[in-house]
Amino acid sequence: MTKKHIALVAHDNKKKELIEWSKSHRDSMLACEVFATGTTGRLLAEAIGMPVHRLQSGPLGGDQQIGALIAEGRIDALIFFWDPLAPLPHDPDIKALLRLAVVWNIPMACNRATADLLFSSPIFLDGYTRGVPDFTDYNNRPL
Ligand SMILES: O=C(CO)COP(=O)(O)O
Repeated sequence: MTKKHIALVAHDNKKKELIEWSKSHRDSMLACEVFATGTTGRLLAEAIGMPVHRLQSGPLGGDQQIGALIAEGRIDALIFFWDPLAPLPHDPDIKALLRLAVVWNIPMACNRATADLLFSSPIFLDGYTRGVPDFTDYNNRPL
């Protein structure tokens, strides 16, 4: 079975929580190909001792890079612990990433409870393969 490609992102106030979550799912994480924004990726790699594809830091374009990977059909799930209590300078990028995860119908967990559900779901672990929605009609709509 091909490895799941998962993207992980956490805002600063949520990094500790994401790292703790990752450690508690270390075995499942090791079975995945992991992508992450810059600082999240560094902390993850240190905490669980596994290779991480590190993109730019979020405010420098990392959210957009993950969004691009989603649009290319290269990400199976997004775990994004975003901070609901702090304004951030790159809010448009954050919204864009959340939006693309919905457009491309990939599982997205924005808190620990949902991330736990995702990683314990047989649908995700065994049966789910990332879908590439057919956007032919959209791309060819008459103008
Ligand atoms: O800001 C982020 C996502 O919006 C996360 O970026 P870092 O992982 O580099 O802190």
